Amino acid sequence: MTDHKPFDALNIARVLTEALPYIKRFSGKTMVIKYGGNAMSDETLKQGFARDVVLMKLVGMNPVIVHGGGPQIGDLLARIGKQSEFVDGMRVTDSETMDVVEMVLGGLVNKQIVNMINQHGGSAVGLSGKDGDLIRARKLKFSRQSPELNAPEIIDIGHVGEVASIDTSVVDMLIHGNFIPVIAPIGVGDDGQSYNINADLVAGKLAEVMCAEKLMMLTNMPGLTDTAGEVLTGLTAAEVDALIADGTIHGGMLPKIGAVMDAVRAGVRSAHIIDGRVEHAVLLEVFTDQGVGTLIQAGGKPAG
Ligand SMILES: Nc1ncnc2c1ncn2[C@@H]1O[C@H](COP(=O)(O)OP(=O)(O)O)[C@@H](O)[C@H]1O
Ligand SMILES: CC(=O)N[C@@H](CCC(=O)OP(=O)(O)O)C(=O)O
Repeated sequence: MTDHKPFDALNIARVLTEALPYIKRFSGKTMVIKYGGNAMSDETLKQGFARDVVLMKLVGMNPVIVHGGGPQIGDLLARIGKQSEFVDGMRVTDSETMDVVEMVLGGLVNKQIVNMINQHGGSAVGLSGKDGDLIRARKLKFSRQSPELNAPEIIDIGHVGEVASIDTSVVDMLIHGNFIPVIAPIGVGDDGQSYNINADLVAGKLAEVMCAEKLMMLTNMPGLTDTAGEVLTGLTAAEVDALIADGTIHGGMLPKIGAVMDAVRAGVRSAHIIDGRVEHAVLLEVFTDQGVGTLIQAGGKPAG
C-alpha cells in the first residue's frame, strides 16, 4: 500500500486534474520540440526531458523532436584545434566543419537522445534530414548589416543551408507506427551536398509543414528576455522587430525568434521559448495553466 500523506495525495490529485483538459485538448496533436544543445547540459535534466516526451506520447500526443548540438560541435572542433565562428547565430561552416557537424549531430547527439527516450520506455527513431529525403536544403544567402558600409551585405558562410522543402512522409510513417521521430538538422541540396541548418529553422519549418499545435524551443534562458533580464511574452511582430533593431535580441536568439515568428504567421497555433534548465520544462508548458517562458502567437495575444 502507498502511504502518501493526505496533503501529498491532494496535491497529486490537483496536478492530475489540472492536466486533464490539456490531455484532452492536445490528444492526437503534433508538438514540435526543439531541443537546443545548450539545454542538454545536465544528466538529470536530460533524463527529465526524455520522460516528459515519453509521457506526452503515452497520453496520445505526437511529439516530434528536432535537436541542436551547437556546444557539442564546438567541443569536437576544439579537440581538433578548430575554433567556432558564428555570425548572427549561424556557424561559419567550411568543408571540414561540415564533416564534424554531420558526425556530431547525426551520430553522437541524435543517438544519445534516441537512447535516452528508449531507456524511459518510448520508441524513438533517429533521422537526419537526408533520411527519406526529409529536408531539402539550399545554400543560405546570408545577409547582414555591414558596420563599414552601413548597408546590408551578402557574405559567404560556407555550407550553411536553409530549408528549401520538407517531405514529412517518413515522419508521418513513424508517428503512425507509434514511434517518436528525433531529427538532426542536416539537409541535402539538389547538388547532393550536405548543408548545416540551424536547428531552430528546421523546427520552425517542420512545425509549419506539419500544422503543429505547438512549437516549443528549449534553450538556456528563461525565455526571450529584455535588457534587465525580465522574460517578455505575448509580443507582437512589430515589438519583436524593434527588439532586434535595438540589439536586445542578438546572437543565437536571432534564428530562434525568426523561426518562431515565421511559424506562427504560417498557422502554428502557439510557439514557446522555454528554459531547458528547469526540470520538466516541457511538462510544465504542456500540462499546466501557467505555462512557462515566452509565448508567441500570431497577433501577439496571450493564450485564451
Ligand atoms: N533577448 C534575448 N533573450 C534571451 N536570450 C538571448 C537574447 N538575445 C540573445 N540571446 C542569446 O541567445 C542564446 C540562445 O541561443 P543559442 O545559443 O543558439 O541556444 P540553443 O542551443 O538553445 O539554440 C542565449 O544563450 C543568449 O545568450
Ligand atoms: C548553421 C548553424 O548554426 N547550425 C548549427 C546547428 C546546430 C544547432 O542549431 O544547435 P543549437 O540549437 O544547439 O544552437 C551549428 O552548427 O551550431
